[in-house]
Amino acid sequence: MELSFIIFIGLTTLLFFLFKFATRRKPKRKLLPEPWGLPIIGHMHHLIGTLPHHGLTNLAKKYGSFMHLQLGEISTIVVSSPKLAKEVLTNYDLTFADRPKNLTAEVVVYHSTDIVFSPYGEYWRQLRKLCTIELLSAKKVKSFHSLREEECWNLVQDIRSSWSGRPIDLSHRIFSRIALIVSRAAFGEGLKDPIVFSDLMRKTLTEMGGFDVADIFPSKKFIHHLSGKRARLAKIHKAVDDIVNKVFSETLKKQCNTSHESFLDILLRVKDSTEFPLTIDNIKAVLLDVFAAGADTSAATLEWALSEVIKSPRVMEKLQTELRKLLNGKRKDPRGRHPRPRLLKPRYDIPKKTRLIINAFAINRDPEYWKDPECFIPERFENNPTNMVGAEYEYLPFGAGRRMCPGVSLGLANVRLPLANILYHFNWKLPNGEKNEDLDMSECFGAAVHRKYGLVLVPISG
Ligand code: HEM
Repeated sequence: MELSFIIFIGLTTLLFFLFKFATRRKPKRKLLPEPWGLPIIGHMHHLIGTLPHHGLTNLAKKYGSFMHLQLGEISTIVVSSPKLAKEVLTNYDLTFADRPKNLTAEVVVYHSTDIVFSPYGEYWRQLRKLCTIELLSAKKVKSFHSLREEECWNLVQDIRSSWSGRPIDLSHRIFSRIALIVSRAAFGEGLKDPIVFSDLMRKTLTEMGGFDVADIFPSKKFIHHLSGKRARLAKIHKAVDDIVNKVFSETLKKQCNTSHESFLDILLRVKDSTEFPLTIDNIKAVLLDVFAAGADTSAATLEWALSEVIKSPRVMEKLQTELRKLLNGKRKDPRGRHPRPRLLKPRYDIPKKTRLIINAFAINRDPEYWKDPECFIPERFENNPTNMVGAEYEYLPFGAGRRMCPGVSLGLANVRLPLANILYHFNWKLPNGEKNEDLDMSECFGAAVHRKYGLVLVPISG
């Protein structure tokens, strides 16, 4: 985004001065507060050089928790308070349940026929129903338990085998292991290199960020080509499609074991049913969601949860003592909690074509609802029945309303077990004698927010 964007801004600013006196527009009636804007790019320059969720949060501090932004061609409303999020997501959920067109989803995700990007309507409803009764049902999530245990055990062995007092890149190990767990749930044993596939999905998610030139000028097709985005996306799509085609042909040759159905087995089984007729491309799109929406989010949540725990020796010691007392030599699935949300996917429309962004990052830190919002205090959830949607919408790690995440149970299960294993079996310290409290928490942006620098730590005996 950066270089092409800076050139683009330079050109538009120049154009602005050239056309400033030639074209005079009548001032528009501003219905909502907004920052000062430039012609063509609107308010986009306010988000340059900052991560979008921080940029939007800073703007909200100045212009309020209900503000308007013109991002290129896109008129956008940004909601940054629990109260307004509740209002919008309960009273106007239907109005906002649609998704805007997204170039990445169009090119990579089979013309947006997945769950995340399909428009609100019958097809989307059918996919959500399929999630509820088949793919992401409690029974199905439970059926993956032994798979999760096996992969967690492999993760522990993997860390043990590299146990030499030297630092290890825990982020890399977490991402690989979550990719394996998700790959086995999605494709059975069919995907030969889950890490490569997962990397492709990560690239896709980075392209999906939604704030680069091609995204804010959806109607200007030449920009999609000039910026190189369309070509990049086509390349990713080809690589993804080749891999998925191989898995499909292998799977179709085999007799499916119905007691251990993967998501692919299930989708092939229901493909021709009259209730859920799906094309092969529809199935591929849904499986990409499982990776894109299911793996990256879980891995990022796990990575941030661990970062917070490690940065706070008090919490780490408390958690480890609890875990070790509770498990007493056994391996089980204890709970961990501190998901790391960001911006919920844009939805539309009031007035027509206006997008809505719920800034969950700002909402989950609203000082009116949270004491010391920037501090990691897991005890704030003790004896407090805050659900995955806070009663006042002050806690939205999985979104809310019709478009809320359908993978909550699977996501939590995929985060909790590895987190517990990593903390149960090992103690952790920072390399080079650095204090745990000094752990760098810089972020970088994709569809999920990741650590900017990998979590490099030294495992010590637990
Ligand atoms: C800790 C892990 C996870 C987190 C934090 C998370 C979070 C979210 C969030 C914030 C949304 C957007 C809701 C909105 O736009 O209002 C979402 C949507 C979605 N998530 Fe998750 N998710 C996780 C795991 C999963 C898993 C494991 C799956 C499936 C295998 C999944 C599938 C989806 C899908 C398909 C959507 C789009 C729903 C729709 O548009 O109808 N997620 N998730």
